[in-house]
Amino acid sequence: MKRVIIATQNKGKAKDFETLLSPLGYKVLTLRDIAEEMDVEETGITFEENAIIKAEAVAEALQTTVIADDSGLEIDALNGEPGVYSARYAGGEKSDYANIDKVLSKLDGVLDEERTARFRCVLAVAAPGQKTITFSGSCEGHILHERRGENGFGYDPIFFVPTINKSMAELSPEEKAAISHRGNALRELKRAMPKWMGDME
Ligand SMILES: O=c1nc[nH]c2c1ncn2[C@H]1C[C@H](O)[C@@H](COP(=O)(O)OP(=O)(O)OP(=O)(O)O)O1
Ligand SMILES: [Mg+2]
Repeated sequence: MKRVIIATQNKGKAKDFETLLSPLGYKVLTLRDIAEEMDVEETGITFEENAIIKAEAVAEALQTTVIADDSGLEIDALNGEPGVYSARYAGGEKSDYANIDKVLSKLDGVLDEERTARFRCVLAVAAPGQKTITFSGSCEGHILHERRGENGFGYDPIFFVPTINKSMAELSPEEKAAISHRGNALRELKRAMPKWMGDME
């Protein structure tokens, strides 16, 4: 089986990549499988910078090709917050639960039509001694007033997808893969690298 290394510690992302890549015959390996101690500091101020930082550090350490994902939620009424700070928005240890609570309280009193938001994802492909390349994807929606659905991870329970009329956490893994920022970025990657991901939908 073909293998692809995703330079992430995030279990939710890993599942998303498995849904996207296993139908194409790829086994997904993450840092949790092969280099659990690696935690790269995200010092960039854009998704692109952070994706490149993570991909290059891990490609160098493992001396092989890897894909890194930097992603997050941009909320218009909060001037694009939490953005690149999505993972640690509430401060302290990373907590999806606390992050959602912070978003909901900051949006308290903000009307439905002003709760527009999008998920963004930048993927960086790095290989030792080669120029790193990036691909991006987004997914438009708005922020609900309370959590809805049990699937997914991160901000999925409060992100409403108008085209499907469900929250991201109410979608099956396959439904999410078909419309998500991560799916869209990976489809861009496939278009640019058809040999590597030749049979990807
Ligand atoms: O599909 C998604 N559904 C819901 N939430 C999402 C999604 N995609 C990103 N997010 C949120 C989660 C986290 O708060 C942040 C990513 O932060 P980000 O630094 O890229 O990932 P991370 O630190 O969890 O793992 P890692 O850096 O090891 O890949 O955006
Ligand atoms: Mg991170």
